Amino acid sequence: MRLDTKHMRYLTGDDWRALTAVENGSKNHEVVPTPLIEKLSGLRGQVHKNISALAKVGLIARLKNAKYDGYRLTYGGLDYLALNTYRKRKDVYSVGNQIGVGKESDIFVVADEQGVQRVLKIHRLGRISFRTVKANRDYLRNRSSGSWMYMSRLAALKEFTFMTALRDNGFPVPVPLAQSRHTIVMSLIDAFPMRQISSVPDPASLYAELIQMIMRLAQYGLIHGDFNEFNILIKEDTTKEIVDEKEVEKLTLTPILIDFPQMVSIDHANAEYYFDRDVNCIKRFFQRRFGFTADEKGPYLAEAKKMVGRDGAVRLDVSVAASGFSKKMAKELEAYMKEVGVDGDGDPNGERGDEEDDNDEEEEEESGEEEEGDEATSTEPAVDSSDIASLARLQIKDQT
Ligand SMILES: Nc1ncnc2c1ncn2[C@@H]1O[C@H](COP(=O)(O)OP(=O)(O)OP(=O)(O)O)[C@@H](O)[C@H]1O
Repeated sequence: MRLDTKHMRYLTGDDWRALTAVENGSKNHEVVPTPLIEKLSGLRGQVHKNISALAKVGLIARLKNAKYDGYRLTYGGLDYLALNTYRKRKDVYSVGNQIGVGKESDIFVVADEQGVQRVLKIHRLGRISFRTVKANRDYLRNRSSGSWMYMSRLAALKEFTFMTALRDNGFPVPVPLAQSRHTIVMSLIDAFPMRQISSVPDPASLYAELIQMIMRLAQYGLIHGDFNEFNILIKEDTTKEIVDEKEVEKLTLTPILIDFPQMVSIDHANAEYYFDRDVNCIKRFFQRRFGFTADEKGPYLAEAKKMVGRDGAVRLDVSVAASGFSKKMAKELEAYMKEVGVDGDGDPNGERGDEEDDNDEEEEEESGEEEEGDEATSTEPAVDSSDIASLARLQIKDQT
């Protein structure tokens, strides 16, 4: 799903109040009754005008088949509320090109008032599941209709909390800048995903660095759970050195971890499965892509467990629970992801959002609910992001 921000500037203060009222009403109501929107917004009779303005541009949708007349927030509406929060806090000033369509997210380049580019990641859980795992529809139906919105919020909160904890402990991750609802804002990394890189000068040292990162995560009580070429960006830096009185350029490659949807505690019941999968993903990729095979077997979970707490490392699996992403939330998110069949990029049966258009329409058709208001369908780039990734030295594979 794309992000069409062009209606933002035409919304009045009262439209925003009505939209916020629908959001608040959906905490307890699957379909928010019109009188409740009126009450929560404090707008009285004239709220109908605001409601139709919002429905017209697809920020809320009318449900005709419900027992009573009412509205639900669309993903577009939730996007606008998050963007409005960022706008007010001055985290985001303009929205630019879409740079990624993940399985469960959309990624955009945005900019702050000074024109500094950042990344906005919008979590959209449920998009794949509705297309591929029909059997799970009942499970989702029985929950409040906001469940994918709620789960997407949890996913954003999880990502922001872990990114903050990892960053604070010196891990190479983007700088987490802001979080609202189902979205986060982070720094833009000028680098390509490892899956787009066809050769590197020294695969052995890059491999060693990645294995070291897996072990360092273990030191802090964590297993990534989805450690692979999609979730690692390779940053290139050149430095000048004097060798034999001549200046030579030295190339350093730094892996940056950008995504951790399945991060689990090293004490997780399936720790071994996740740990081995992380290690094997990297092994397989290095073998296939760079023709590199490590001499050593492993590492194995038993070795990783010995690392926990070494050199005074704090257990981040424990501390994140205290700093916003609770154990209950972790359980809810994990159960949902399992239920809808999401098991990371390493999942051979998994589909990626960039391989096919998403199919939200199909879900709505089959649900038998007729809704008014079109979803957003076009983007309006405000930021020129053509200079995002410019690598001089590495060979880059086609994006296909
Ligand atoms: N901070 C960032 N800086 C630069 N590019 C980024 C950043 N975050 C994400 N990207 C780009 O967007 C793409 C998708 O990002 P990410 O892996 O976070 O999304 P995702 O929905 O979790 O994807 P998937 O689940 O399919 O791996 C990345 O491959 C990368 O090219």
